[in-house]
Amino acid sequence: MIRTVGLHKAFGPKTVLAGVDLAVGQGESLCVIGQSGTGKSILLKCILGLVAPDGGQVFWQDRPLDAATRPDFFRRFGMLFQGGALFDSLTVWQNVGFRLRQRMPDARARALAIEKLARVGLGPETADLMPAELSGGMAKRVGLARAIADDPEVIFFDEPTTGLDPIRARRINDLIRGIVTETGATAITITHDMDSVRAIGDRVALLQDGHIAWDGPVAGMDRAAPLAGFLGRS
Ligand SMILES: Nc1ncnc2c1ncn2[C@@H]1O[C@H](COP(=O)(O)OP(=O)(O)OP(=O)(O)O)[C@@H](O)[C@H]1O
Repeated sequence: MIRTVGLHKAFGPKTVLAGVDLAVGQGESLCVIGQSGTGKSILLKCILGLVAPDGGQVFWQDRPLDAATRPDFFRRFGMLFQGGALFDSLTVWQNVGFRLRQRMPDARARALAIEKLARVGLGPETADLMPAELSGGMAKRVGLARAIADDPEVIFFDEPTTGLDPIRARRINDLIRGIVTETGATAITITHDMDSVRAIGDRVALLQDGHIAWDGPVAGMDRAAPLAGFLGRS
């Protein structure tokens, strides 16, 4: 469904992506892991068109993602940003219903936003709170509700458990897995957190030295030699 072919990106003399070939199928949940600074965020930004690669191409449903196809893609994707990235001046329901409000009356957008808030375990009393009034875990849930508000076909999760304690992180991982399974959405998760990989992923890809150094099922990652260093084994 989404495929990168030979993605290349350098900043001055520093090559970050040196030919990244990666594919995620319809309804599949792929986690991309890698040490800090290996280029996971740059890869995500190249897929989203926020950073222009120096070479290579991104395909969505076998069509190149470019200026002509990206608007359609943008209507069909959702994203949970690292840290939530809620709009401070909007209430919780306005954040969740941000896209919905562009094409429906507020009353309907609010009702749908409250449905999505319920899906992530937040009651209607949270709808009129401001982001500053939320705990870190609640903000993450609101970000998740916003990511799924428009019933996306593809969802990107950028470091979904960053800043959460282990119990809250586990709840968010379980919530994400449940949502991905029940919606049948294609999911791409960028993470350092191997608990997230085990909970969320069907497949895992290791980004290292600008390439995908290993790519395989999550169930097989403990036996994969290239992952040994990353998993902290000798
Ligand atoms: N605009 C930029 N100009 C120069 N270098 C950049 C720029 N953006 C990213 N880089 C460099 O590209 C490399 C990859 O960055 P990236 O943020 O993708 O890493 P990451 O794997 O997501 O790291 P982390 O897990 O710490 O978020 C880093 O060395 C970073 O310094």
